[in-house]
Amino acid sequence: MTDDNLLDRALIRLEEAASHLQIDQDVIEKLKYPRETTKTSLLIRMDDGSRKSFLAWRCRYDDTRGPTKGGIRFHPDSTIEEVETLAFWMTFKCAVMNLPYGGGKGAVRVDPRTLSKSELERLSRAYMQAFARTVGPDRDIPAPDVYTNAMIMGWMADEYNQITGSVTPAVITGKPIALGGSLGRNDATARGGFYLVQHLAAELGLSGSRTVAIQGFGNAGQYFAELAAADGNTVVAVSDSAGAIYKADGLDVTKLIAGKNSGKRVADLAAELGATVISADDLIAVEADVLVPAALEEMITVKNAASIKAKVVVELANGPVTAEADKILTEKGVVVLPDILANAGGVTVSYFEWVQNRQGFYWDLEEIHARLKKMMEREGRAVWDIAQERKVSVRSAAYIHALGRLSTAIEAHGTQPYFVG
Ligand SMILES: NC(=O)c1ccc[n+]([C@@H]2O[C@H](COP(=O)([O-])OP(=O)(O)OC[C@H]3O[C@@H](n4cnc5c(N)ncnc54)[C@H](O)[C@@H]3O)[C@@H](O)[C@H]2O)c1
Repeated sequence: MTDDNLLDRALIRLEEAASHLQIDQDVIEKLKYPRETTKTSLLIRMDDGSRKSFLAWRCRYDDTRGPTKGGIRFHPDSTIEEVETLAFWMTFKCAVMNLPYGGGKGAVRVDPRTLSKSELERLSRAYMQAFARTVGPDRDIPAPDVYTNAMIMGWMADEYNQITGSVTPAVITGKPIALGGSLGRNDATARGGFYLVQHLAAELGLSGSRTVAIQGFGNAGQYFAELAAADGNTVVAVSDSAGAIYKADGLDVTKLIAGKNSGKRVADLAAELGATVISADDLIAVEADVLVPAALEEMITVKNAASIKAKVVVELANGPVTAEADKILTEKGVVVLPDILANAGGVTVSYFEWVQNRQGFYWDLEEIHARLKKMMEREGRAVWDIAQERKVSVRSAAYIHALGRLSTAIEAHGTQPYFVG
């Protein structure tokens, strides 16, 4: 995460997709750089009266297809490169799903676990004060990401409303239901990935009950475990930042989630669940049909990709597999359902939230699930078909699918910069 070349490495995927399409070089040039990234320092009062500052960013990577959309991450290792790379991925994710959005992302370099609740609220409000002119329901729409949640989105929405003297719920998504949040947002990322796997199960050789290993047991990982177990699959291994546990005949997911929610780490639950403690690194090498990276970027690299035994990798995390590791997995015949498709359920339900906020009419959970399923299946099928027709990986197909939409939109904007330049 701290490597300066994360964006350069992400752009390899853009160049690769472009090589399959007849695209104007200007389009590629435009997509290689963010439209704008704002950096600031948030100075907040700590509970003991001292003052402390935290670096913060907001990137609007590309807004050709609509207002920029992307989460805000609170993490001690966040960097500008990470923010811009995540915003680049959001640009492609929104295009894959045909959402009327461009891509954005934000972050604060902070370990939120070291802050009290009131310090966290002051920091969240300070973020919105700093970026109130960057965001907006028709400009840039944030959402939660790693170590941010509905409560933080609620504080930020409230701050925006105070600054603008309006009530504008559509400025931010992933809000508490009481403030205009959507039903079904909590598990949307996992559910979208789950619908995708179900839809392509036959093509992926996954008919019948499957075994699943999940790296990262936070929001995305826990909900995926729950959905997979409820569907008759066996969750054999899970990990968090402190370690991993394995049980060949399946972990009790309900107990696991309850234990995690009580503040324990997964390794602390091994005895209670009759599981074996393994190292976090060993999780990706366990015997399982499906491996679900749901932690952070670049966890599967040249160093460990060869050890993967799963048939299918479902990228709920953003960028968990490096380009070099991708090649190894392709050679091994492992199918990777890529992040910009597999974890797009989150931004899709965020889009539903924004639509509901703007129309002032709210859908029930059934309608949210039905709409999400339809969109995951429609775009998942389109991507799968491109992969088969062009004999490329599913990741390349997803980029080709997105880049086709982006280039059509960029070209449709015309050549205005040529005249003003
Ligand atoms: N939540 C969403 O709606 C959403 C949407 C799209 C993509 N994502 C992506 O999914 C990933 C996870 O997001 P989340 O919202 O679930 O975050 P989260 O903070 O709820 O969970 C992250 C989990 O990863 C674990 N982790 C950290 N380092 C690890 C390591 N080295 N090994 C194993 N586990 C490790 C943490 O302990 C935590 O359990 C991120 O890449 C995020 O960008 C999330």
